[in-house]
Amino acid sequence: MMLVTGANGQLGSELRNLLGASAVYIDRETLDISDEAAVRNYLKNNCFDCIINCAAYTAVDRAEDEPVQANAVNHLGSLWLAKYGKRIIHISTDYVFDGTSHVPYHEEDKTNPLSIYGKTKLAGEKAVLDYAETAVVLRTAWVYSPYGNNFVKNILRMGRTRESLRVVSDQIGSPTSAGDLAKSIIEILQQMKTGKKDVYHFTNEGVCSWYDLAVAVMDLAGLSTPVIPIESRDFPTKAVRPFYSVLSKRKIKTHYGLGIRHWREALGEVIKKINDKNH
Ligand SMILES: NC(=O)C1=CN([C@@H]2O[C@H](COP(=O)(O)OP(=O)(O)OC[C@H]3O[C@@H](n4cnc5c(N)ncnc54)[C@H](OP(=O)(O)O)[C@@H]3O)[C@@H](O)[C@H]2O)C=CC1
Ligand SMILES: Cc1cn([C@H]2C[C@H](O)[C@@H](COP(=O)(O)OP(=O)(O)O[C@H]3O[C@@H](C)C(=O)[C@@H](O)[C@H]3O)O2)c(=O)[nH]c1=O
Repeated sequence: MMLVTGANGQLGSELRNLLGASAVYIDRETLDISDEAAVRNYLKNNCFDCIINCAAYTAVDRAEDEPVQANAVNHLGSLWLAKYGKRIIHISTDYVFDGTSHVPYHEEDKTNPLSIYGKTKLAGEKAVLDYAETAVVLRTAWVYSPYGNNFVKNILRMGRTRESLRVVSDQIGSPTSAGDLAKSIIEILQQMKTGKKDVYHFTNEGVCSWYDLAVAVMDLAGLSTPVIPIESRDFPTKAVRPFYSVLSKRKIKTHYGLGIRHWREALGEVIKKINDKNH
């Protein structure tokens, strides 16, 4: 039996769709992962083959004002799960990199997070690798889905209500469907080797800017709201984001034999699901 934390979030919801009755799904109400005693007791009383840790503090800008809270979840929560759970798939982020590269980041490349969110996620990765007996740390990026809060849903909403949108075109990355990410996790689960601890990257194929992504969202949703490309300095945010955070997927494709589709194909499918849900 698997344990999925953060079960009501984007990735947790997609995992529930795929894993069904073969996992137990918990959110903060059942178990606050930042509470060491609660995690220890819960994992002492319930035995799981593997924990898939999708719980996280993901509000990137708010984390700048709440570093303690973000650290409690992203760093310490991950540590407790790894320490008391032993076998874990832990999700991390492209924001552990500073974005100064011009070629896709490999797993062993130097990290240098620019934001509190990125720093606390990096601390979580390290804790998982230190404390778990068996671990896969899976970094991903720019995740969206029909569930929860994400850039794609925000852009869709704004596209329907505003006359035009302004979106940064100087931050480059790879959008990732939470559903495709969930499928890659199932593949990893089936092949995980006891006693091994390793880091992998997974996103959908292809690269784009947030502006390109917003344009694609409008296009695929059949909306004609103009999207205006702007520079990051014209869209000030509390947290600094990397200008370039493309992740190389060579390792996960080689080790796990994954086939990964282009972000635009995945996006079309998700936008259709979001529209079907709204009608
Ligand atoms: N979203 C993205 O673009 C990206 C996400 N990631 C990583 O992928 C993983 C999944 O992200 P995603 O599904 O988008 O995240 P979501 O924000 O959609 O879901 C996270 C879930 O974690 C729960 N949670 C927060 N704090 C706690 C806590 N103390 N104890 C238990 N549960 C808690 C939240 O519950 P509540 O709603 O009650 O707060 C929420 O349901 C995370 O590790 C994230 O860092 C990586 C790259 C990109
Ligand atoms: C909504 C909006 C955002 N932006 C900019 C702000 C920012 O620089 C960029 C991305 O916007 P967001 O703040 O929605 O996305 P952000 O919260 O930074 O997304 C990140 O979330 C965390 C959890 C991750 O791990 C990352 O991989 C990444 O997905 O787009 C615009 O230019 N115009 C807009 O209308």
